[in-house]
Amino acid sequence: MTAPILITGAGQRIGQAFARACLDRGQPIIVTYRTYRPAIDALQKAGAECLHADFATNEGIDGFIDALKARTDKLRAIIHNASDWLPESEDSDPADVMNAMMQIHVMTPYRINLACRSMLEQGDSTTDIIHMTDYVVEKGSAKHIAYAASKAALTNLTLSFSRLLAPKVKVNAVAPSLIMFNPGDSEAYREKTLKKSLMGIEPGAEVAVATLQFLLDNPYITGRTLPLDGGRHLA
Ligand SMILES: NC(=O)C1=CN([C@@H]2O[C@H](COP(=O)(O)OP(=O)(O)OC[C@H]3O[C@@H](n4cnc5c(N)ncnc54)[C@H](OP(=O)(O)O)[C@@H]3O)[C@@H](O)[C@H]2O)C=CC1
Ligand SMILES: Nc1nc2c(c(=O)[nH]1)N=C([C@H](O)[C@@H](O)CO)CN2
Repeated sequence: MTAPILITGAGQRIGQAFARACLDRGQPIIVTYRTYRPAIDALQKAGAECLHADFATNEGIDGFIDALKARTDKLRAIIHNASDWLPESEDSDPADVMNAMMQIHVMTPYRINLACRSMLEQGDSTTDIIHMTDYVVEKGSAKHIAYAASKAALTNLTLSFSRLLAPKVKVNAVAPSLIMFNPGDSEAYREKTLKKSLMGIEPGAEVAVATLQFLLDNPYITGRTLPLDGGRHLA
């Protein structure tokens, strides 16, 4: 029986797209969601194990870990996809923003990776951890300061866990820039954002799905961040 891949935050967008791609390939998955949507039922019907989890508190993380351990004792991979893209704003306390960003992008992967180490070390073949970071790690962000800092910390976790878990477990990151807009994004924002990369397109989740699968299939990449940014660094 193939060990499952754990995908966090698979209720929508990139996480959901990768979950569907795994199921289409016959790869067992366990997914987390925070907000119930009909898409969760659809994933369940297609064979996914769907676990509710809110990683905003350490109790929420640890409760999820207990629920995961009750379902499996081995994992093929962990995809840390769950994320909030919180900006700084007049009506939010910067401390709350920083704490929330560090909780979801750093504390959550940190605690889950340590708790699930033995699940990844079962069996004979190499396994994977993949962190979803962000292009802004390279450049910073004037409007998402805490978010960018937390993704930079997640990038460093990639290095440390790669050292800790090699050679049994490969640990890598994918650093996207624009992959898909959000429904509320204005035309002006969309136009401005598309101009920020050389490719000038909104590629859609499939490019992230292909990159994740590439890392899972490659036996020799670890401790690396794959940029997925349409040449934004040269625009
Ligand atoms: N989309 C893009 O263009 C880009 C994406 N990325 C990164 O790629 C990854 C996927 O992006 P995208 O699909 O847009 O992500 P989303 O913004 O759709 O977030 C993914 C999921 O994270 C879950 N989540 C957020 N906070 C929590 C929490 N406290 N506990 C549990 N789950 C939580 C949400 O769950 P729910 O909906 O169930 O509440 C959400 O569905 C993210 O890490 C993102 O930072 C980076 C650059 C660009
Ligand atoms: N959790 C999320 N992180 C990010 C998102 C998102 O929708 N959810 N979106 C972006 C933008 O697409 C940005 O890359 C381009 O403006 C960044 N992170």
